[in-house]
Amino acid sequence: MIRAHTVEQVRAAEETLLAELPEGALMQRAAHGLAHAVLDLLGGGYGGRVLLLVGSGDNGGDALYAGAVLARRGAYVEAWLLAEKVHPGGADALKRAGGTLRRLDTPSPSGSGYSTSGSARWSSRERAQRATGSRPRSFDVVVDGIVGIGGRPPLRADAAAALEQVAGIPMVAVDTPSGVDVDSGELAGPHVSADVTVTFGTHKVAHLVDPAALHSGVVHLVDIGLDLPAPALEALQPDDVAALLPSPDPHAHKYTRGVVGVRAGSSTYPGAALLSVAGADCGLAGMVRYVGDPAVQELVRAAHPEVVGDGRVQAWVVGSGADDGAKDSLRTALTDDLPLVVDADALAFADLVTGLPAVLTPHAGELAGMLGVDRADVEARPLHHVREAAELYRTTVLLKGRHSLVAEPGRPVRVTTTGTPWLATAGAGDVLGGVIGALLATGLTPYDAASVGSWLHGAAATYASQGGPIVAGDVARALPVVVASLTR
Ligand SMILES: NC(=O)C1=CN([C@@H]2O[C@H](COP(=O)(O)OP(=O)(O)OC[C@H]3O[C@@H](n4cnc5c(N)ncnc54)[C@H](O)[C@@H]3O)[C@@H](O)[C@H]2O)[C@@H](O)CC1
Ligand SMILES: [K+]
Repeated sequence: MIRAHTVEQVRAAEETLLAELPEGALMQRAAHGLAHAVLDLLGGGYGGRVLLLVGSGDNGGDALYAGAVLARRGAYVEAWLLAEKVHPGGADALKRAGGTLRRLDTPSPSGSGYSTSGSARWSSRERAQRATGSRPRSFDVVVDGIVGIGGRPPLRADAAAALEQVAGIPMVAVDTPSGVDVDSGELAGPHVSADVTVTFGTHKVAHLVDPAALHSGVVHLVDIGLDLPAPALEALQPDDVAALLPSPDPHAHKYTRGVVGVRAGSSTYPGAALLSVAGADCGLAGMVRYVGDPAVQELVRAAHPEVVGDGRVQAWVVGSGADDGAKDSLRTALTDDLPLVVDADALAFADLVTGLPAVLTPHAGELAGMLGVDRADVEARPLHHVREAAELYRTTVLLKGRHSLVAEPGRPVRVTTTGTPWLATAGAGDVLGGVIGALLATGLTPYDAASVGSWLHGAAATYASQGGPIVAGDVARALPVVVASLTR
């Protein structure tokens, strides 16, 4: 499991550890982890050219100490100091190791060298340009030590101007990409877009939640020995999914394995029925029932001969392509008093499932409609909105997106990190609803069914895609292969 904690949780854990360790030990752990990640990227230190962007806090301290390690390994290391005061121990260490320090908050007469005097009279951009005695493009990697968990967006003008100077050079962020909101994953103005983020102790929310996650690159976690409480966020890994997946016991029969019922599609949208059933019929449940328009039922039977009609089920999937029939389908399904997936057209009636065991599966536009906000606002603040919806409906909400989020009151939000952009294809959501329904029928809780289903759906898309285009049916067909890869 990947876990992410809030800044407050990290600060509390660090405080405990700091009291136990010799002064500076924690920062040394962080800096060595950072330096080794940069060395990996460079393929060794000798001959490498490294630029450090250094802010006023301990994030800058990490960068400076790591820079000292890199300089001792033979790299040319230059630090642009973005504040009048930077971590003194780190600055001394870099100087002693032969690094070059340039101050960006005050102009130096020569425009190069480490200046300690002068007044800031130039624009941020002029200062950044003037300080670049070495041409920024000649660096192999930039280390972003501007701000970490102590930063509050938006970035200050000097930092933003320095970032403009180094655009296009591979970027390693220290702890978090500077300029993102660490606890919400939201953006506010200029920010670092990292290729790699080296973080310490635990993941932070911004590494997993979009839009900030998109700018974190590959996240490398350095263990610094923090003892942490329950996380704010978690992301299932293959082992976690394998442990949660149902597997048939030796005496299983189709009813004991779980029966999932699908009430989806309509004469206007028969495809939604076929794809919801395709997801439900991935083999995880013992049997699939389809209930709907007779003509659509025929199509379903032709495509999936093993699917049967109405009868007892353990979970329902309702809403996709249901058109005008969504409300009736939902009401009828609710009379069975069973867990259910509420998708697409049925989401307009989500208040009917308030406080019941259900999985609501909106995309950003649908969630915006449910909460009475703009779609753009949901996309800019997905974590905030999915949590709000979970509280409002007192049930499980899966907000679909690049990194889908599963929220339930009182539980860590689960983030799905599997998937491929090729999954943004018509009908993919119908397949997802079906898989989650199948998992509910096998007895998983709505929270586990939603997060495991979302993980499998993303993994199946990646497997089917192999880097190329796919359609929703491909995802459904790949599901058994992905399940097999986890269970054998
Ligand atoms: N506390 C610890 O024990 C450890 C901390 N570590 C590092 O320390 C970092 C936290 O250090 P700090 O608490 O000093 O905080 P940061 O270094 O993250 O940032 C605080 C500083 O940034 C400035 N700042 C805030 N918002 C800004 C903005 N929008 N634009 C430009 N500057 C801004 C503030 O004036 C302040 O001086 C972590 O992210 C991590 O990198 C690591 O060394 C591991 C151990
Ligand atoms: K940073």
